[in-house]
Formats: sequence, structure tokens, C-alpha cells
Amino acid sequence: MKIVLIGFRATGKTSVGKELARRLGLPFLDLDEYIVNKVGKSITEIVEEKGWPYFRELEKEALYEMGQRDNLVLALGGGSVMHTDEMDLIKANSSLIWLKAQPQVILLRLEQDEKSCSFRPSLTNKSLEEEVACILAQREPLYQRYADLIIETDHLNTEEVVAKIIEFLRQAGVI
Ligand SMILES: Nc1ncnc2c1ncn2[C@@H]1O[C@H](COP(=O)(O)OP(=O)(O)O)[C@@H](O)[C@H]1O
Ligand SMILES: O=C(O)C1=C[C@@H](OP(=O)(O)O)[C@@H](O)[C@H](O)C1
Ligand SMILES: [Mg+2]
Repeated sequence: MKIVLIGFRATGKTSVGKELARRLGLPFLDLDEYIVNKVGKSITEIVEEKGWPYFRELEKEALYEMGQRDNLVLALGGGSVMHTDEMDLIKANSSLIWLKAQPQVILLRLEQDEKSCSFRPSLTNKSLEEEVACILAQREPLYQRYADLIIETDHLNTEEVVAKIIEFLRQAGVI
């Protein structure tokens, strides 16, 4: 059983993934934390030193490795869905959950999360507000393409999101 969380930055993939794994008694892996531990540098350091294309190569490689793994809950980074070959492999043997949030909610969570500084360097030269609108629009078709279940998280806390995922997995006969 492999449960994979996708969605834009700050929609709750990492927090929900940890709690879901605890509830299901499965190991949890966060793709960004995996990359950071492997390289020994924060995402912000990686991007400042070598640029976004280099981070995307590391992400693609890590995603491919996760395609080979089973029995885990996996939280991806917001941009992981751009690696379509690796995502197609993951899609073949996983339940994929798309966590959604409205742009205003994403902005608020991004600004309040202490990890934004080291895990979420700017993706564009735009203002944060413009960046969220623009990158969300680009990526939504990809999130849609891979999702088995879509959850609107604006008015739900982490436990409520986890409960919805567990209910879906039960109904689908996955657990
Ligand atoms: N459902 C939620 N309601 C309120 N805040 C949330 C929710 N999910 C996540 N957060 C908060 O948003 C921030 C980003 O969450 P995180 O799990 O790191 O998201 P992601 O991994 O998708 O970027 C954190 O500060 C987290 O506590
Ligand atoms: O949206 C993106 O391109 C990114 C999202 C981040 O992960 P979260 O979605 O967990 O914030 C992290 O992978 C990196 O900063 C790139
Ligand atoms: Mg995350």
C-alpha cells in the first residue's frame, strides 16, 4: 500500500502525511526532507547555490526512487507533479490524494509557516501573491491528472483531512 499526497505549497501534504502514516501504522517519507538529508543542505541553499533546475534533477531522482518503494505514506513537494514520467510510475501503484486550498489560504499559511524560509525559496521574480496565482494555474491540470481523491482543506484541520482520506481508503478497499 502506498499513499501519496500531492498539491501546491502549504496545502498540508507534510503535516497530513505524518498524521496519516501514524494512523495507518505505516512509515512516512517527505520527499523534500529526503532530498535535504541526502544532500546535507536546505532547499534554499541548494537553489541559491545551483538554481532551480538542479533542485528539479534531485527531485526527479528521489521521485524515481520512491516509485520503487511500497508500504509507505509519501508527501511530495508542490512541484513534483512536473516529473510526469516518474509520476506515471507512482500512479500505477499508489492512491494519490490532492490537497487543495484557495490562494488566500495558501498565502496565509506560507507567511505563517516558519519552515517557508528554508524549504520554500521564491519560484519566480513575481510578488508572492502573483507567484501563487500563476504557478497554481500552471500546475492545476497536473494535480487533476494524478488525483484519485481531491480534498478542499480551507475549512478543515489536519485531523479532519486525515479522517477524509481514511474514509476514502476504506471505501476504495485499500485498507
Ligand atoms: N488544514 C490545515 N489548516 C490549517 N493550517 C494548516 C493545515 N494544513 C497545513 N497547515 C499549516 O500550513 C503550513 C504548511 O503545511 P505543510 O504541511 O508544510 O504543507 P505542504 O507540505 O503542503 O507545503 C504549516 O504551518 C501547517 O501547520
Ligand atoms: O512548489 C514547489 O515547486 C516546491 C514546493 C516545496 O514543497 P512543499 O509543497 O511541501 O511546500 C519544495 O519542494 C520546494 O520549495 C519546491
Ligand atoms: Mg511539504
